[in-house]
Amino acid sequence: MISIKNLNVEQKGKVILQHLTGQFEQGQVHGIVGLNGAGKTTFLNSLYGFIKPTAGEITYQEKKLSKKYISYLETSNYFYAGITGGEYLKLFCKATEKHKEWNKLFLLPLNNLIESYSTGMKKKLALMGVLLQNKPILLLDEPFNGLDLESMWVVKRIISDIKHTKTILLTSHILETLTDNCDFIHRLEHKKINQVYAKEDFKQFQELLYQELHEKTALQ
Ligand SMILES: Nc1ncnc2c1ncn2[C@@H]1O[C@H](COP(=O)(O)OP(=O)(O)OP(=O)(O)O)[C@@H](O)[C@H]1O
Repeated sequence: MISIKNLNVEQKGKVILQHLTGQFEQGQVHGIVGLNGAGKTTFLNSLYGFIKPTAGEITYQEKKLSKKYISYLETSNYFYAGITGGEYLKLFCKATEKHKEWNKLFLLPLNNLIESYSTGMKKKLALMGVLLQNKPILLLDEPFNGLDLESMWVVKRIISDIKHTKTILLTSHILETLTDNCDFIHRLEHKKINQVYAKEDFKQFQELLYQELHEKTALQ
């Protein structure tokens, strides 16, 4: 389990997360939802260690969380120029058999240069890289962004196949991808996790969210 106590994070002197507390159990998929700028990416960056919190404690199995346990799919993916998809995957796992196995689902042209890939294909390649690392914690920042319906289905299947041995945190702006894939939805609001919804509360959460949005966007 990942346990977070009173996390404070600042960016250039601005407080982004404050007194954030939460628990993320293994074997569960945890969705993080929040408006643009709520701090979702900052939160994942802090877990991975890209950002040093100004206060608080992050533990995994009761020890300080280390990035050696984590693979992180960032919102934007960066690739070396002039390499093929297959060469990229070899950076994570030398065994090409493993690549081929995953690629039966993703169907990427692994012998082609990555610069010839579409946005969705690059996202799938990055995701394959994350999966090949075979770490116990997966941080997936907007993994469904840019994916077509079929690929979304594939990712959903993969998440559900591997989740029993992993702790998975993912962000998405598409509510259905959260309700379809997650066991819990953590709402990031007012700089902290303000509310946690279990699967049986998702419908109530959805109704509440739509009501709030309706009120917020009603003409004055
Ligand atoms: N490097 C940075 N320097 C200064 N401010 C930053 C930096 N990174 C993020 N922020 C600020 O932190 C806040 C949270 O940003 P973050 O990207 O974590 O939000 P988010 O919930 O992931 O947003 P989105 O849904 O738009 O991706 C924003 O106000 C943003 O401007």
